[in-house]
Amino acid sequence: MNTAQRIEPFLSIENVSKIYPTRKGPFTVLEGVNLTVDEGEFICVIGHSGCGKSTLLNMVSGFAFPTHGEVKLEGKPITKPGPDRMVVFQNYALLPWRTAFENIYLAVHAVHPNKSQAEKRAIVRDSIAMVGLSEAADKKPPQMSGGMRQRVSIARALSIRPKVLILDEPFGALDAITKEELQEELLKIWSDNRCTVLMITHDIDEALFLSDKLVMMTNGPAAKIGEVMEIPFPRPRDRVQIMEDPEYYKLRNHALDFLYHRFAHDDVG
Ligand SMILES: Nc1ncnc2c1ncn2[C@@H]1O[C@H](COP(=O)(O)OP(=O)(O)OP(=O)(O)O)[C@@H](O)[C@H]1O
Repeated sequence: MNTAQRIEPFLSIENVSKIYPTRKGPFTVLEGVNLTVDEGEFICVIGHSGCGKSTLLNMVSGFAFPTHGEVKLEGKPITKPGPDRMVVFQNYALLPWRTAFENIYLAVHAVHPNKSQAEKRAIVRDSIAMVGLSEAADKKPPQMSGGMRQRVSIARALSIRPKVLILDEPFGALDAITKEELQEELLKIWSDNRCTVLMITHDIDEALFLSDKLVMMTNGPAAKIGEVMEIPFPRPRDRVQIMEDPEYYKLRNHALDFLYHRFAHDDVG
């Protein structure tokens, strides 16, 4: 093959296995995982609890490393966390004694220490406006609702302008209405910014509404990617419209069958 003609995928997970040493001996969480992601794609990852979804995305964020195989971004192996890959967690991970503005400012300052204070403040203001929280910029996390806290976490991640936004079950703790609002906002932010998104969810409807591809993982130990389902609905997406599409139920049933029949878990339905 002519190597000069080979085009590297934007993000690639190549034959990755992860083995944790435990007191009972080596524990293989993931085995032979392969995935390529195009720039700007929105990927959701679904699978039963404990199958290794966070472990997989931690190897993209650079908090964990494969035992075998490689994870590469733009052709370069990921060796550590970096501002090109920002993570949003379910529990927000905000400093409770700092305001929303300050929480985001600290992140911007950590990545751009040489920018002027005025520039950094402008970035923070833009990021807060992006998630519709300008009015609450001076509130501290304990004075905010869960939805507001998650908006701040998303704004903080986006303020760094990452190439890859990694979301680990970001809406899992929110009520249904707030969750739908934040899904809509996330889609808008993604279509305005076009960063690549990798998001763990337990919610098939959320994945069908948001993603271009749904990565379905088999059960652990030694979990792998069982199937990658393309989600073909045109964008911008309208929740009501896609739920009226018969294709929606075909895809939904396929994913449900994967999770609850083909790879049913002992402790779920
Ligand atoms: N540092 C570690 N040492 C040993 N085992 C670990 C370690 N981190 C995770 N595990 C185990 O690896 C498996 C996968 O964990 P992981 O958190 O990646 O799963 P998950 O699919 O994200 O789960 P959930 O949906 O419940 O968040 C679990 O059995 C977990 O106990």
